[in-house]
Amino acid sequence: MKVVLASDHGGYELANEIESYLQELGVSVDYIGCNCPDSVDYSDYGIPAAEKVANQEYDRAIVICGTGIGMSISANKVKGIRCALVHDVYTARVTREHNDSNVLAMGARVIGVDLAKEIVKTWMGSEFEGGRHARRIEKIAEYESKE
Ligand SMILES: O=C(CO)[C@H](O)[C@H](O)[C@H](O)COP(=O)(O)O
Repeated sequence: MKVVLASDHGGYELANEIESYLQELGVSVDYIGCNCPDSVDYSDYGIPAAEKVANQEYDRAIVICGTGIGMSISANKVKGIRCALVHDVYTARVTREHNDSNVLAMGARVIGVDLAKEIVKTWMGSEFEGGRHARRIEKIAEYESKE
């Protein structure tokens, strides 16, 4: 499993923690910025991270900004991306099981480091259930393919 990690300035410190945590878990992770806590635009990092998943360079992405909202909106503009904005462990699991989410967005101004790590661990370790859920995401893909 290869993960690409991105953040804006609002998510910079948490992204550093999550990068180390993923390495502890034995996950291959590449951080693509931002590279310092100076103000940047989340879309400059969230869109490239999502594109790297859409083009299969990476299996999944984790994107972090202040609220997670800017990153999730940006990532979900990329065709084939199902980005879930998650701030609790329950939805971390269910978005993998039901939505087959391939990008996880979190807000560093919303949750603390320990909960973010729990969310990452749960999201990384949960599997898509398929079945009725596959039908539902196929309908989203069909809609995308009309654009
Ligand atoms: O997109 C966001 C808000 O929905 C993110 O939280 C950004 O990190 C935030 O907008 C950045 O705000 P700042 O005042 O420029 O630090």
